[in-house]
Amino acid sequence: MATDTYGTVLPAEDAVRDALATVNDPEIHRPITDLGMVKSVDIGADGAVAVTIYLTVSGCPMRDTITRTVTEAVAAVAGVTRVDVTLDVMSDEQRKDLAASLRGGKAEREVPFAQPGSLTRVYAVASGKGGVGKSSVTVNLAAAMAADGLKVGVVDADIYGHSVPRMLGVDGKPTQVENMIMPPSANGVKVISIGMFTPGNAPVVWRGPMLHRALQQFLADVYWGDLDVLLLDLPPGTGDIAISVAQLVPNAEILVVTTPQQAAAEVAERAGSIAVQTHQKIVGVVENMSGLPCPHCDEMIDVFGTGGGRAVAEGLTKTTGATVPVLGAIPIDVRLREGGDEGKPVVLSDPDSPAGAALRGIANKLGARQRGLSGMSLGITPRNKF
Ligand SMILES: Nc1ncnc2c1ncn2[C@@H]1O[C@H](COP(=O)(O)OP(=O)(O)OP(=O)(O)O)[C@@H](O)[C@H]1O
Repeated sequence: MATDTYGTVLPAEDAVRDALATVNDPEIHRPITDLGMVKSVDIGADGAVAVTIYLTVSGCPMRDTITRTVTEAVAAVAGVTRVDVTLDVMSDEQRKDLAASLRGGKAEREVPFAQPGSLTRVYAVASGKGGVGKSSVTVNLAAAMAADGLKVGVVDADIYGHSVPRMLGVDGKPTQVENMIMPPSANGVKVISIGMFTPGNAPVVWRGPMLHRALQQFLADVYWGDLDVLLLDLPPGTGDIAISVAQLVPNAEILVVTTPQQAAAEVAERAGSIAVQTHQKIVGVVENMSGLPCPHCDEMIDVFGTGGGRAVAEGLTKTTGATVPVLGAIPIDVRLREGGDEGKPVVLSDPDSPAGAALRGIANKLGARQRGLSGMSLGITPRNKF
């Protein structure tokens, strides 16, 4: 053990590096030591430690977080009297190396979730009409699954109403390492949204090919890491994006959101039945805004009628020939709306409220399903016993 002339224990460089290995990059979620972000470690005779960290890009929005977490980790090492963190920026060469290692040596432009070995379950959340609560359902399912310990990502592909970042409390912008996009995260959910790439609140007026390209980028160029579940919030209706999803991630399963209203249910069924043409599986139907509990007597007031979820599930079962279940019904709940406005999903802020409990129940069903081994070749050939 190194000591100074007065016999005081000096911090060991190995111990400082071990401490640095506990610091994750806040966007990539991997140790900074694995990412080549530690440029140097110098230990002074007085126990002061100077650490220089490479940021992936200059002006990195995470610079303060990185400085703080590095300081805290190193300060906890025995013998450290002071920590000085200096920030540097990676060279183009270093960034290229990092992007290549994150891609795991794979070629660019591959959608990892569409690869035969992918274990990520992909759910495309669709609705017929707008405003039925598709985004609210998406963010709450994502937050509930993340709270259950799953690794979850959300692609907000709802070009007209990209509200996912606000509803999840994500206010960061994605940073870019070479041509890899680092998704910001909140409440344990990684998020990428079309709204993050448009100035201010400008409407997105992209059409087919542009949208396809954007979605492909979101799926292939974003560093998602190893996800258990990826949720795609689609725009309402049966538009181009649904076709693009089918082409880019054919194994994505469709989750249909409807209200109990018959008119809404008919449109939702139409949106769901696109799965027949694209040969995708419909995982189930979620009925949202299923009655309002009377604040005085708890009796249910059927604001939007009843039976929409069941009607859609039965209709889709008939059209697809496969059983499509109703996965749950979520009542109207002011707390759900407030949670969305405040960036705190109701499954976290009020998990036992009727809406919170219903959403957690659905998340449980979707999260508990086996990681996507179905349809995968196990690479073994059955042999006769003898
Ligand atoms: N169960 C519910 N109880 C109370 N408010 C709800 C409920 N579900 C959704 N809302 C509210 O209804 C509004 C519309 O919901 P949301 O944005 O999730 O719908 P959407 O189907 O994604 O809409 P679009 O696709 O048009 O963007 C939001 O203000 C949301 O907070």
